[in-house]
Amino acid sequence: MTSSQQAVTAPAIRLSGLRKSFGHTEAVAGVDLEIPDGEFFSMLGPSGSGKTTVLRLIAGFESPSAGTVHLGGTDVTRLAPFERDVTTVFQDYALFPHLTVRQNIEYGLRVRRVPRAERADRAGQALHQVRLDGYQDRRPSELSGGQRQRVALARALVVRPKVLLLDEPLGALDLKLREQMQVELRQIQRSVGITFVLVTHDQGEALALSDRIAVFHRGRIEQVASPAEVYERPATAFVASFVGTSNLLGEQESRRLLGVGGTHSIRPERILVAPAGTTPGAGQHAVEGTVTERGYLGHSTRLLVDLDGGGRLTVLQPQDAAPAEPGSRITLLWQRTHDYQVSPSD
Ligand SMILES: Nc1ncnc2c1ncn2[C@@H]1O[C@H](COP(=O)(O)OP(=O)(O)OP(=O)(O)O)[C@@H](O)[C@H]1O
Repeated sequence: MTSSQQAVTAPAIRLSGLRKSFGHTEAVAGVDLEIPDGEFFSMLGPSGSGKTTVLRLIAGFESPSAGTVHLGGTDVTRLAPFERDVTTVFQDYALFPHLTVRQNIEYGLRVRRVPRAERADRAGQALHQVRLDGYQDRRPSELSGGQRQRVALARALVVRPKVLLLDEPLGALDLKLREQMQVELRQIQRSVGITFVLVTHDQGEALALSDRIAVFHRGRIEQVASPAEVYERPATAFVASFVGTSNLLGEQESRRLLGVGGTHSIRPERILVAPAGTTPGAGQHAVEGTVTERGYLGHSTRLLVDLDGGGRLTVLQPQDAAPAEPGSRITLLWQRTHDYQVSPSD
């Protein structure tokens, strides 16, 4: 293959057999991953699962104990961060407090010795991309949290990297602003068209923003798939419980309730509540039980139901469903296609 063909067909990022140990801690325990050009990709997982370390390995802030990092088909494993065509946006923004917004944005271009006129031009464009026209002469202390985050984004975009790495970029923002910035982040990614890789421990954020998600657990990826697939078809018990809420049925419960072995996941909103003694329709499972708790969640009601013969299921009922009071006897029904077999996680 020629180098120009390679540039066309190679993924933006390819990680092969990637490992990283810090002393006795294996932070990254064998990661293989390909991220195509132009994708909004999220690395999701609990604290300590290794996602930040993978991001730092892509950026070049860490070097792997084993494995390789390819960017656009080129092996960059041994290259320094400034030799890689990526930029990183950190949670704490890392803006220079004594520089104006425009000087902050131009900083990366100055370092790269871009001429003054072009610098001004590109900084203006980047400000426009993040909807901060008119703010160029302010200092970071004169901006809100969301505006500072947008300056940090503009500063990263202005150098026109192939890949933008985002390390919990919205972590410092309150919930409302965070949701607003999620929408903006997605819009900015669409308009610039480059690959975004977002590290987050917030499953709602990963589901709402991403083309695809990698779910990390103990230094490994348990599943890489679209948000809908990760939610509807979790590959492992860990993914089922970390992304959204799930009822997990172990081997014995699966045998008793479903008549098959293995571990199964059922989403609480897939379970219907019917009067006690209801016979299941075609393709449905039915179990009898007693409501033990009922909690109002605004958009829905959560029921905890103790099953006859042992075990408990969580059910989410829409607000317009007939109320089921604690102590009442009910039948729970769900389509057989909605109990989904998952691999057990350690
Ligand atoms: N520089 C370091 N020195 C020693 N141990 C480290 C270092 N960086 C990370 N670790 C360890 O590696 C593991 C993975 O850390 P990492 O930061 O990648 O996880 P994470 O999923 O990003 O978590 P968080 O969301 O809390 O940042 C953790 O056990 C962490 O303590």
